[in-house]
Amino acid sequence: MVTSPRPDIIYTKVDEAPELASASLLPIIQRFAAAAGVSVGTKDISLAGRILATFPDFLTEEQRIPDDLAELGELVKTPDANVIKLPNISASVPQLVAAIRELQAKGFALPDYPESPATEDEKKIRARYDTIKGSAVNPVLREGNSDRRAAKAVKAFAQANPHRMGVWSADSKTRVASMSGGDFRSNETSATLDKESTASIVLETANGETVLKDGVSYPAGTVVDATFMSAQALDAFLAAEIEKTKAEGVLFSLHMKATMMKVSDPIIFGHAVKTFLAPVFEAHGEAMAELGVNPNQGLGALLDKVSSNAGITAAIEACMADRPPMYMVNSDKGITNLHVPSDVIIDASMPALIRAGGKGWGPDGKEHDAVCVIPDDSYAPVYDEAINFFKANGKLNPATAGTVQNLGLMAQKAEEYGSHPTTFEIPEDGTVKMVLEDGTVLHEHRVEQGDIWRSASARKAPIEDWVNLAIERQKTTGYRSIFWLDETRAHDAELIAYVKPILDAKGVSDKFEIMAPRDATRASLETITKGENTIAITGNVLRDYLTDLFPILELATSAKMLSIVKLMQGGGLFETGAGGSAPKHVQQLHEENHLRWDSLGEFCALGESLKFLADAKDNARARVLGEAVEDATQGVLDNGRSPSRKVGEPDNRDSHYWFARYWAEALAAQGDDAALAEEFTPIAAALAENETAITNELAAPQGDPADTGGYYTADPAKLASVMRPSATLNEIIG
Ligand SMILES: NC(=O)C1=CN([C@@H]2O[C@H](COP(=O)(O)OP(=O)(O)OC[C@H]3O[C@@H](n4cnc5c(N)ncnc54)[C@H](OP(=O)(O)O)[C@@H]3O)[C@@H](O)[C@H]2O)C=CC1
Ligand SMILES: O=C(O)CCC(=O)C(=O)O
Ligand SMILES: [Mg+2]
Repeated sequence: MVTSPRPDIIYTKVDEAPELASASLLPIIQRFAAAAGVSVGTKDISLAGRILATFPDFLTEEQRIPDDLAELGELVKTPDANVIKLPNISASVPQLVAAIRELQAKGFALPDYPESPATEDEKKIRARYDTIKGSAVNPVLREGNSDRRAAKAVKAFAQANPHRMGVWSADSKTRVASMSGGDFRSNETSATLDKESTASIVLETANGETVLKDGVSYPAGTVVDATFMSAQALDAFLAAEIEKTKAEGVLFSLHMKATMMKVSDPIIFGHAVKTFLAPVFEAHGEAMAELGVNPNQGLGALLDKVSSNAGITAAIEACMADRPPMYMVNSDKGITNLHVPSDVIIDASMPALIRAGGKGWGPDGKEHDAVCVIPDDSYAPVYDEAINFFKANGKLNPATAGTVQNLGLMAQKAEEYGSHPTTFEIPEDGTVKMVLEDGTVLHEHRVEQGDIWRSASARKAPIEDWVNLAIERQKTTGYRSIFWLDETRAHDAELIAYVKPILDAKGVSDKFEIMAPRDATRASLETITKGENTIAITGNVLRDYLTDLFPILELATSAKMLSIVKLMQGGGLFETGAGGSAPKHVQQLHEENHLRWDSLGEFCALGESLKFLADAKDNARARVLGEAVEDATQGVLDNGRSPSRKVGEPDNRDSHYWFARYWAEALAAQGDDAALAEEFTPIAAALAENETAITNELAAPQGDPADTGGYYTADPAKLASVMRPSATLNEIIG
């Protein structure tokens, strides 16, 4: 067998809008890179690809595909990694089930997703599917800490062309509601291990001891936390907030991260569904269970399951009529906040609401104030404080606002985002103990049935790397630098015990502040309001939340962010933007053949990846290509070539034409590499001469429905015909 050498750069195959965009952009990238002898290959980390790679035994020989994620997971632990990572779906159960159905309909004999596995076989299949569920890709690839910021050109562009911001009024009724006790924040205990150890997690009850998890192992210096959310406290809180929301006459909304927190958050979401429909569950609970209802999968799946039972559907209608109106995902289609656990994802949803002046869409298709329920109080204060700030000071002005950069502790499954293997819904009242190999009981909690107990950890090497990255960034920029750590929270206190000595040892303690998330939010908003800049040095969850929140306020979207993961073994992972895969954009393309996805994140990542290749492999031509990418990106911004949101106006494909043109022009104009200049001079000329033909050909198909041959997996020929409709451009690109 001949194995081809690994490509210089790996570009990931993903899902939804970014994958549609890749069908148009990647051929351009591959053509331009090839001219400089740089190879760009692909690896499939899409949801559909992950499913097929996990079930080879159900597929024919021809249908089988390799496990690209496993391969990439190894690659990122080597200095050779140079990966451009686009956003991919982190699937909730309804999305996973839909993807399986689509693949089955295409002739892949995959097993159904066993919703309530009974036999051993079903349990095994369920366990295999569960490895694909939720955020199954990012934690595998993120072997480094996170550096997210707006490139200078991008920030300057946003200041010169400020986007529309919703108006905040001082009497807005919008507010954040979170628990005042019984939540993860208040039950947390934390300890730093002085030596390496394995640990087991056991539940002791009146009926004996159950091992929940055995053999977890931690290197010396790991910060290990444990905590739980009380189910009773959660239900009481949700019931009270539903009543209060109704009295306040605003929308009820719930903001969770059911994708990355794939074990805990769907359960919390299920509590909200059950509490919202409490009278229905009281009257018809047994019948609903018999119909296979699982509230954790949302109201959408619930309504499907009970659709044939008129008694239950009538009870649901009556109950909903008596509840506060719900914040809607799609009011035209009647899709509520509680329909699908992954429709409303806190990092994107809260900033969108804050940017809109505290407004969400109601069932009447109009904007209203909303109560934003975020049960756990660990990070809710960030949004609460932001809302208070804008109520008091009015909306942010993107024309004059400074920027908040982020350095996030992320490597090696840091903190809550790595906690799903050690998260449990407690089956019976008792005591959970986390016991080290020498018998030490590290953590101990009294729990009740239904409580959600979890342990999270952060390792020493990533923590030290993160503090050092912060020191470097502060030195390079001189910006106000804040560690978002709360000395009164157990986990944060352990981190502070790492941070302070390192800052002291390096003699830079006076350059850094340490503040609890609420205070840091206020300080950061005050700083950027003055037009100054700040660095938010945060844990993993706030990395995620803040790199949507501030970009959405400053730049209108997090899609334009530079998002670099400095892999701890020396490689580079270049994420594109800080947002997701924009399902709404796919819907628009399918309905009216307009793709509003902005590939600026891809452009920025490509430039960084080429420059990294130049440095790592001493590849001068890669540097020329990378510098030309920066010129091209600047060209797209300066000349307003980003996609429009509206059908009939230039879209994603048009912006790629301009990117290719500016890239070719920059390569033709540069003097560092004569051969490249010579090769790209005629290409640049052809792209310019044929501008009218190309832009007309790109615009022509807009308005009619587009068929890409599938949602989770496209038909390559159909996809190419939709995304590359200009024969003239295709001919020039070759
Ligand atoms: N790195 C990753 O792999 C990530 C993956 N995800 C996954 O993405 C999916 C959707 O997540 P969701 O929370 O809805 O967030 P998204 O970021 O996908 O969408 C929120 C909104 O942001 C805007 N947006 C995002 N990216 C772009 C872009 N490139 N160009 C223009 N607008 C953009 C769109 O606004 P508008 O509709 O107004 O145009 C979009 O509807 C989920 O499956 C989630 O798990 C989420 C975050 C990161
Ligand atoms: O992995 C995911 O599910 C989402 C990741 C995310 O939101 C982020 O990194 O900003
Ligand atoms: Mg995010």
